[in-house]
Amino acid sequence: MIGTVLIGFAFVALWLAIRMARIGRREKGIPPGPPTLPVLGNLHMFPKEHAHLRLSEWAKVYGDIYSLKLGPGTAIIVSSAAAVKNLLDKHSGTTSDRPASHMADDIADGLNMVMTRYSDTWRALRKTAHAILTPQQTAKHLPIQKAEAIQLSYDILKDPKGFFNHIKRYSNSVIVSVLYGKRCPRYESETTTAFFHAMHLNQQAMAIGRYPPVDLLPILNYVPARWAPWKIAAARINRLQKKLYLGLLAECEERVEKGTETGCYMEEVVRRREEFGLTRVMAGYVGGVTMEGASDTTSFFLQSLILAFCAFPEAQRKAQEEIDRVVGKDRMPNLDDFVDLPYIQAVVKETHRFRPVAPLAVPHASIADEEYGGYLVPAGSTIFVNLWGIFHNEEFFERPEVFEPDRFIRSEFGTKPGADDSDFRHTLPFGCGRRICPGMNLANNSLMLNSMNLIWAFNFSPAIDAQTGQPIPPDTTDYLKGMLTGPNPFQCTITPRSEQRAEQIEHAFADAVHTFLPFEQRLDEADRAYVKEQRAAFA
Ligand code: HEM
Repeated sequence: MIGTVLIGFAFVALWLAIRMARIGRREKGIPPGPPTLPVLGNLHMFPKEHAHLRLSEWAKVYGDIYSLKLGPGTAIIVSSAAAVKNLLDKHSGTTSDRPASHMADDIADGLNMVMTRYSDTWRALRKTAHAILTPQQTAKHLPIQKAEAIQLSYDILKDPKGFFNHIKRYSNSVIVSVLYGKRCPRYESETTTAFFHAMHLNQQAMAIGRYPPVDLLPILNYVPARWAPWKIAAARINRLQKKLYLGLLAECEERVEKGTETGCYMEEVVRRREEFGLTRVMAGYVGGVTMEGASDTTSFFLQSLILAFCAFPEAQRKAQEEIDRVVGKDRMPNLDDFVDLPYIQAVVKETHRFRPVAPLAVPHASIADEEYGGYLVPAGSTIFVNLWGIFHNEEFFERPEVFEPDRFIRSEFGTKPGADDSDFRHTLPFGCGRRICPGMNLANNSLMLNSMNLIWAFNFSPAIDAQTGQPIPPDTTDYLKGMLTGPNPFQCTITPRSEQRAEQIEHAFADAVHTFLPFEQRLDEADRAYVKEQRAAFA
């Protein structure tokens, strides 16, 4: 009897050992990739920081589609426009899921549209975002976007050293204004501070390696909250987000009820909440997550543009020459000018290429087996869209580490002669398939308006070392860690291009007051005092 039990145990142990040994091993038919270790697969080598750089190095070895085994799971890395088109755009019905993220779900009750699985909840959130972010709806908000862009130039004129935070304020105030009908006139405004605080904690909590990998070891979910620091962090961020997002929603609800609407996006969401199939908390998160999606992205782009101008003065010179020729010095640029500024259009495209804000987009996941390039992409794979690898591939882009807008003058997608660019599209920096960025119309208006204003108004050059008197060479590789990335704060010399241009910015800012006023009805005391003092200067 004992012998039979022992033999039984031996068989079970052997079976378990065989199963364990298979974990981490690359299955037959899936794309190639770096050698694996038992159980871990490639987990031990997955980069914790700036993952796009290492993933792009591996793309040179293993091709435009390769795999990494992350324990029992599979990650597929897609590094060509052709693979994005064929796997993610054309088959978006099966490749638009997101990988499971317990942390994201705990933080936002599973209601963060960016991270939500491909589900009815996501569909309801996404449908709402689509309805409010159409080109027509977005056009309605141009006046406040334009006025905020003028304030950005004004803020930089008055305080060039603080340009980094002025840009952050701009991007946050635009989205808070269009969503909630209330602006943030200074970086220290309560909404801006509360928002960036919660966002910063969120980014920290989501960083790879910060907390134990609950998604790989779901058993960790059973650890009681008092011994699980990740649960404590998630609960704290959840409280902060709800306070902010539902508080801002409540202001819109009140206006809708009293008939004192401002015409902002979230008032429409309040009115049509049932039609969109949203609970009140879902409506709060539509607004909050749209604010998250809009704030860092826009500011990272503009900060990268300034850094590129410091490092590549020839591009700046050509852009200034063009805007002087087309717009002249007697007025600030308008959105309508953009179509007549091919070099500045190329500057915007080159900034997206040179330093994509989301170098790996946001990871997708597959819900059914797919096939690409003769390889199997198994259901349940995480799919990394390697935008960095696509835009820095030397087979397509000459000297990819050089900021050279002219490449987009020479060819539509900036690719080198002979390269087949038939699978490229200009919206690639905004992702793909059904998950493509729903905010790109609003984003594009911000990028166009501010690129033109900054080029028209200022000279950007490297900061001068106070001790040596020499320029400090800009470091175009010193970037933040994270899914979204922009330059770490850097010093830069910013001067107005002429006294006349400085005066025009002041006049434009004074004129913008009429556009600002409807968005300043609910400012708190401190913001009111700030605005009053700021305007006293030109009263
Ligand atoms: C420079 C500006 C921007 C860039 C480069 C950018 C880029 C991206 C990328 C790459 C994605 C992931 C797409 C994918 O998974 O394939 C994304 C998603 C998203 N973006 Fe943007 N974005 C920008 C601005 C904005 C703005 C202004 C908003 C809001 C008004 C916004 C809201 C969102 C949302 C809500 C998602 C999640 C969509 C979903 O998962 O269904 N983004 N964005």
